[in-house]
Amino acid sequence: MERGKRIQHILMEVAQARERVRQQKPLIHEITSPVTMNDCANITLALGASPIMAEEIREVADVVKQAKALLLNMGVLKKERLRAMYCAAEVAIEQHIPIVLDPVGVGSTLWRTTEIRAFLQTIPVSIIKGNSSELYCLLETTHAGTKGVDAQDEMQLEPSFWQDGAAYLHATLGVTGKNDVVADATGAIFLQNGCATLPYVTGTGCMIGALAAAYSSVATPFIATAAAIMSMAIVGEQAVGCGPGSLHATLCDGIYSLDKDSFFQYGQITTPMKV
Ligand SMILES: Nc1ncnc2c1ncn2[C@@H]1O[C@H](COP(=O)(O)OP(=O)(O)OP(=O)(O)O)[C@@H](O)[C@H]1O
Ligand SMILES: Cc1ncsc1CCO
Repeated sequence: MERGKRIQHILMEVAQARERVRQQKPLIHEITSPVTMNDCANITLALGASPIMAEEIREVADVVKQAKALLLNMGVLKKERLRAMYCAAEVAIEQHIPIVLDPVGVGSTLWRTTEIRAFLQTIPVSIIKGNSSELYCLLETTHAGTKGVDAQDEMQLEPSFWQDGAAYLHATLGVTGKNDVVADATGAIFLQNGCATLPYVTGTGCMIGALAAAYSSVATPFIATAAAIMSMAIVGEQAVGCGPGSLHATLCDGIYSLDKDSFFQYGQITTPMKV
């Protein structure tokens, strides 16, 4: 498809996904870190979906059976929660519902890196959403490279690197940072919205994961990932001038008000000349 037409087509599908979430109010099962559990629940509600947070191993299977998508956020990872994630993921696979993985902080310690890599070798996920340091770590062989949970200096990697990475991991990748990228095995796009204050609010990436899970219940993994990143980045851009505290609240208000026209009006997508 010609590049301009492809971008219009993506914007149209993203806009449709936004409408569908409002109409269908899908139930989304989210297992997240305690740092951002409340943020993920609220942003899911603001989008128009319905979150349920459950991580007790004796009930996760029953919760997944009712859900339309599963979010697994590996922040503050611990053994018990990881066991619950395996259990939830196995049921999600049986139920044919999409799994979104947020490998928070992968690369920061050997234990976390080993566990997250092992998880990905066992569980097929639809979407992996992470900052550029986290996703780079999943595609290299050493575990060093991520400091804490935030992206390090912006990585200028070719889109073909992420496209090959998506093929290798058998998932759509949502790579966030100053320049956001969405890639699957067939291609990659750049998303150019955002604001420099977003990294000063913890959990903006985690909330993108929650949005991706909600969108994935009504759209393809590629469109769901693009919709999630664009939603957060457009709303962040419109909140320019806010400090971190007011930005946090404004993001939730912005997602609530975001409608299909916002994507056509403000969405900045580019496609590489050659992937
Ligand atoms: N320097 C920047 N300029 C503009 N937008 C940015 C910048 N850095 C990040 N963003 C935006 O912030 C959002 C979150 O991305 P980021 O990579 O900071 O997530 P994260 O590190 O996973 O967050 P967290 O771990 O706190 O949940 C994205 O929408 C991205 O576009
Ligand atoms: C700060 C922090 N530490 C573990 S998870 C988390 C939230 C951002 O991912």
